[in-house]
Amino acid sequence: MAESYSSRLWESISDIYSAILAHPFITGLTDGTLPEQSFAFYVMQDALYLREYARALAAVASRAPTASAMRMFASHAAEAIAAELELHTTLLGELGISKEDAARAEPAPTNLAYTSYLLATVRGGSYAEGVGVVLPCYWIYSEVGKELLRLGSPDARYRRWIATYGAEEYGQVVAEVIAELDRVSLGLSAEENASVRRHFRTTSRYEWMFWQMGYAQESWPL
Ligand SMILES: Cc1ncc(CN)c(N)n1
Repeated sequence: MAESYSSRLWESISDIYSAILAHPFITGLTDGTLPEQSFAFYVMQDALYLREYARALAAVASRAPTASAMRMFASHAAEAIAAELELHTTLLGELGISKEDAARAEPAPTNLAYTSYLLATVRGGSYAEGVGVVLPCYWIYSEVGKELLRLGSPDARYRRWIATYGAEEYGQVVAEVIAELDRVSLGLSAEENASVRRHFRTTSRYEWMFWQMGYAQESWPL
């Protein structure tokens, strides 16, 4: 049987995925060496990221060609993100970060660059490009979550984070989006196919960069 569009897309980022699994943020979640401050910084930035990501999903929903795809992306914008934000609120409390401190945080350079790229693509590109650009956020976390679930963690907070993304329910959500990309891929021109692949690779790179941003507690130089 011919390999699916999505399988080939995943293979095209195998170098990035390997680099993600080897990143000290990720290895530190399972061996417990990730500094708490790096994790707290990441969680705070991710809460900001998810607000913009929800906007991106709502934009993809508004351009979906079928009612079922529109419902899927709209419900992810509302519900999947709400579940993740709830996890962040709990984690921030456990990390001793007040709501006021969290509200004062501004997006770090990588966060702003990633969300700006997402929003520009979903607003200016085709529906297929929109699906391709939002997919790494779903897919990479699900794969990382499953991998880390196998390895475990000595830290209860890190275990909770891992359990969210390694969960079967999260995997099912991701599988629906992958299936939608495979459906949409059937009607792509060569040019549009190249754009989808480019966007998918770019946001996969941003996923690596987002962990690096958290690890280094990246700040604006000026
Ligand atoms: C940056 C980022 N990428 C992906 C996810 C998982 N939805 C997330 N919470 N944050």
